[in-house]
Amino acid sequence: MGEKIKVVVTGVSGRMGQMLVETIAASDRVVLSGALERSGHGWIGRDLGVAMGGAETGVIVSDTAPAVFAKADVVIDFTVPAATIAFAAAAAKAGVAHVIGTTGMTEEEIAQLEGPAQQTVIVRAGNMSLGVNLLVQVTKRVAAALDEDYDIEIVEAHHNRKVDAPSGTALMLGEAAAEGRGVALEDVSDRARDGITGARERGRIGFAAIRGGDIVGEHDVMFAALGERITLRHVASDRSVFARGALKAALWTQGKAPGAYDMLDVLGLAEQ
Ligand SMILES: NC(=O)C1=CN([C@@H]2O[C@H](COP(=O)(O)OP(=O)(O)OC[C@H]3O[C@@H](n4cnc5c(N)ncnc54)[C@H](OP(=O)(O)O)[C@@H]3O)[C@@H](O)[C@H]2O)C=CC1
Ligand SMILES: O=C(O)C1=N[C@H](C(=O)O)C[C@H](O)C1
Repeated sequence: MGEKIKVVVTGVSGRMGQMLVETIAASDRVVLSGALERSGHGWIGRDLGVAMGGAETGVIVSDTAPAVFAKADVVIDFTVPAATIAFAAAAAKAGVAHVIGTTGMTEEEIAQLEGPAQQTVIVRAGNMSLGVNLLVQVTKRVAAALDEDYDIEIVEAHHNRKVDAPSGTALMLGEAAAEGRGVALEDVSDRARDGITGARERGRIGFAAIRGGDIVGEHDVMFAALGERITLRHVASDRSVFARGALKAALWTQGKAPGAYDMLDVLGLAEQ
């Protein structure tokens, strides 16, 4: 067994941050070398294990990315768009790979990752699970096989703390459906319906978002026509599926050339 890959987790007190810490602790291929939270957070300066309610780990939670990145091989980042952009610049400067799970980024924010991706490896995906990434490929193929007699609707459900809609996964599935149909998603997407909307327009791709309780993440892609309906569904029942995917991505980055990649690259599902 070679040396362990040194991983930093950002947003370490968050739902995904804590799940990542547990997943890293259970792995014999990676080690947690640093943990970041936003300035002013109550965990800054504390031992991470103790802050999480367990035993000491020797990792002190910090708000200073450059110093923490300097001692790492890869950063795993599930935070908020503004923080992710700042982390991308710092990771590129430090020469460490950056695995991004953060969703809700605008096109302008995504464009700000292009510079850092010229200097380091960036893997970004709205969903790190194998199942969803397979569903992306299947959605593209089904959309390519069916014509516009089949109305495409994407329905997602998440917990009541989620701040962005549609989910990153729903947008990935929408992009795949649009690509399968040979259209640009931005030209055909219907993201809000309220009041007298008029009848559904042929060829549109609709999105609907449900928020409630502790739902981890559920996505349906519906192809509805006269007399029949196909529904492709993914249900995540445990956040560990995203953390394991992120760890797989972190390991995959090692030795790769700088560039912008996604989970299809990591999982070997990208079409040539
Ligand atoms: N790609 C995927 O597979 C998945 C993606 N996600 C996405 O990951 C993101 C996080 O989700 P989740 O863990 O549920 O959200 P949480 O709100 O639980 O966690 C986000 C964490 O980031 C922290 N944070 C905010 N700003 C900074 C900063 N500048 N520096 C360091 N930390 C910061 C927050 O701190 P504070 O709360 O104090 O502000 C919080 O602890 C979301 O965009 C979500 O959609 C989630 C699951 C899977
Ligand atoms: O915020 C979440 O929780 C999740 N976010 C991702 C998304 O926006 O699709 C992935 C997963 O569904 C959980």
